[in-house]
Amino acid sequence: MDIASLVASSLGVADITVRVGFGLRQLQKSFSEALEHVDNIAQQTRTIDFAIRQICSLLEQSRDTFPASFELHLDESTTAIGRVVGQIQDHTEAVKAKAEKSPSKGKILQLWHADKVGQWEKNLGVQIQALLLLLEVANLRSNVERFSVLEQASSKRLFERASSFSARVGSSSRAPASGQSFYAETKTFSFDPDLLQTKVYRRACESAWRRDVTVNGDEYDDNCSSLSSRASSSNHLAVEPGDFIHGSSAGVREIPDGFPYCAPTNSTRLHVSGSALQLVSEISTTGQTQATTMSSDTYATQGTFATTISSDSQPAIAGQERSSLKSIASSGKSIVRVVVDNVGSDQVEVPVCHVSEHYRLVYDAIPKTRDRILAAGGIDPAVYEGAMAGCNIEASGEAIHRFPFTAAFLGAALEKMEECYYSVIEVVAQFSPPPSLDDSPATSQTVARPSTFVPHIIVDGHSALPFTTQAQIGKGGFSKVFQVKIDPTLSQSLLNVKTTQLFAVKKLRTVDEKAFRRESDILRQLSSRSRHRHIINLLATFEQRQTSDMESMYYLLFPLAAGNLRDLWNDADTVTSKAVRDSLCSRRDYGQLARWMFDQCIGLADGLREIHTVLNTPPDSLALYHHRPIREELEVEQFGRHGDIKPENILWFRDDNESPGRLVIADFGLGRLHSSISKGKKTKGTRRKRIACTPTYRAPESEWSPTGGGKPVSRAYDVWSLGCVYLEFATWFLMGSGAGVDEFRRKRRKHAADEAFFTNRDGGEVCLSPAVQEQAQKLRWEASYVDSPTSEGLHSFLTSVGSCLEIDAEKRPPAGTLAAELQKLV
Ligand SMILES: Nc1ncnc2c1ncn2[C@@H]1O[C@H](COP(=O)(O)OP(=O)(O)OP(=O)(O)O)[C@@H](O)[C@H]1O
Repeated sequence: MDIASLVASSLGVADITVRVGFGLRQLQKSFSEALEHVDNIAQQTRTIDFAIRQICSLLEQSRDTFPASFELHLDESTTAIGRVVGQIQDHTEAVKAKAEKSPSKGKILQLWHADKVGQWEKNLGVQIQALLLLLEVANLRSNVERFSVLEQASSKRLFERASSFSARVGSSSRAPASGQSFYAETKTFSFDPDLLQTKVYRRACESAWRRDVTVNGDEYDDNCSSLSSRASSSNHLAVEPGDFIHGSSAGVREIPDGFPYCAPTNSTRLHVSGSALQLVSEISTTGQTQATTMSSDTYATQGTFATTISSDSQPAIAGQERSSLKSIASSGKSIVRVVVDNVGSDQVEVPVCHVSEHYRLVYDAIPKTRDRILAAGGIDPAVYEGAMAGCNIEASGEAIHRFPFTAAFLGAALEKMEECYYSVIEVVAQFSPPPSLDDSPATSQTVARPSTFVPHIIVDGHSALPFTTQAQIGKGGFSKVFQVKIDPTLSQSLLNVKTTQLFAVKKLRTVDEKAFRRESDILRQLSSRSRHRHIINLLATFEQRQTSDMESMYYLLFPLAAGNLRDLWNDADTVTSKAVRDSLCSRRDYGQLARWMFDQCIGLADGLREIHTVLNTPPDSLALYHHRPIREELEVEQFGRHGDIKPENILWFRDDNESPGRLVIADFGLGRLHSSISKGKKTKGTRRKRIACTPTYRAPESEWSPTGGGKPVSRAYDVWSLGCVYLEFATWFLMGSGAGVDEFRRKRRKHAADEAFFTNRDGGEVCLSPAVQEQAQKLRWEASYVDSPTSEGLHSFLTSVGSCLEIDAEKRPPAGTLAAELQKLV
């Protein structure tokens, strides 16, 4: 790679952007996506820093021979720089495109980003210079000559600047021991107050803080001297009871949230007393010293703390797997950084580098580590009620495999470290308050859940998916559904289900990530609230990266249903259990079956209410899950909706053999972003043009409005579709499948080719299909032959169905009102 051209292209980026730097922190929230971009870039630069460190330390270690890995590291750095430059360019382009889309915010956005990009370029420039110097050094004939250049004051200054840059953007590498390399001699903390808001920068600050404390602590502050000796011994936490750690920073005025990313004041101390951690910030104003103390309680519930655990022991390697791990370790990529973003619910994917094939090894010990983290934070693991939220395991700033974090992960990573596969594990843990049960909207259909974890598992093209397919059980326009058995590791450690259990996997036909997110996001959002008995439960998602291109195949894992509502209507005779067959097929006990039908209809309406009340704002967990949230799409509408309610998308679960089972709303493929889809755009990767929804159950406003033209899909649209399903349900109940449901469909076809429940009069006006009016009358007549009180219940039910099938969308009841109305039936 031609460094000079990289420098040139990096400077070229500078010209594109206008640089005006001023405080726009209040816009921080709305621009969080952009920050993610910056964070991604920051991740890359750690590779450069790592390589430079390695080179320096290799040169120190072998003064007489030219280390073979020198060139490798140089290559790595060069590639990383190229990647960063590319990312900055992509980033700038993306910002420009966004600014064009939203002219009002655009200018500010562009300026703000220009400022950020400017900072990156400046820092990157230093890295490039450092690397150029190293390239020069590499070309010298002997190490004696090389050292004469490296020892020059100007070289040292350059590396010091690169080093301070590394403190700004973070490093996952272990710093060489004090005195081993000038590169490690960072003595002060200096934090950029603006950048301090970004996740990676905060981590970086924390990392820098920790490095100084653990490696150069004795040079830094008298009180730290005891630390440095302890920190270098294996598996030792950086801080111990009685320790004081001092940091200083100029020009930062306020205390940001989340220790230890603090150090905004002239002096910040971490005091460890007994088993409690205490942050003391001293703010010096007009000669007076003001002390702000964060108590260990605050710390335990909201704070963050960090530990560095390092192992210098030699590995005891056995077996092929271990030796392959060892070779990973010796390849210079053995440093793994473990970041626990939250000790909350088991929530977020875990990126792992270079350990993808070994994830089983790393699965089992999470509780141990969780306890260890909690104990280090002065919290009794036995009484702490918060769950673990997230974890990243990274090596060299790169992530090729992601795992959902369960406590097992961290623990096993620690074990690996003890076996010396990883030489350093840095742990940053943040504690969230234990979940309050009062927060969850408890309805009869929801159950409180301590954990809302929906893992997203990425496997590369070479690796097998963690399930074995048994048979195809369903097919939709956009997917195939298979019955599967899942890998025992996954079922035990991750999903907490029986290994013998069967599941359904929905394989999307599309490779479009947005289509995947459209379906999984709304399900994740629903999961993060409460688990509804009548909404499908997403257990996990899988992404299989193709080796040939950048695309992925997507899979969604669900509990296995007995069939869908249409199957239930058609195939009730095939149901094996006598009790179910009696109630479903011969319909001898109308009262019992009617009660079941009403219960299910109430549940479905309540499920729809739940979907409709999901705000289109991703929870924090989603923000963590997605590196790049699809903001444009999230702005489309404020509330969630389904968009394709029909019998095929209502699944039938037989919870036990005695009851007819439970109906559950599924298939959120058209959920939430429906209005953008209904414009009929062909999205990348889809094989056929997506239609708005199944035509039969579509609401009249989809093709008509008083002002002409189709209205966007609203929540009332779903209520119409549900009304159609209810009417068919009542038809099946009173008249059976063939003579009832099928006949009703044939009659609708006479008025609308797509068997819709509405039709167009000659004048073009939309009205209820005459077949529907006739069917409603017929059902009332049939219902009057049923024993009381079922008969009255059925009449009331048909009245509620009528309210759903109002042509005017505004007259239809909201799903919650409908559920409450139906509740009166039972
Ligand atoms: N969890 C499950 N258990 C059993 N069968 C299922 C499950 N999920 C889906 N199916 C079956 O697969 C069929 C297709 O699934 P789904 O409707 O989710 O796919 P789709 O491609 O989104 O379909 P559509 O064309 O309606 O958009 C369902 O009608 C159902 O019969």
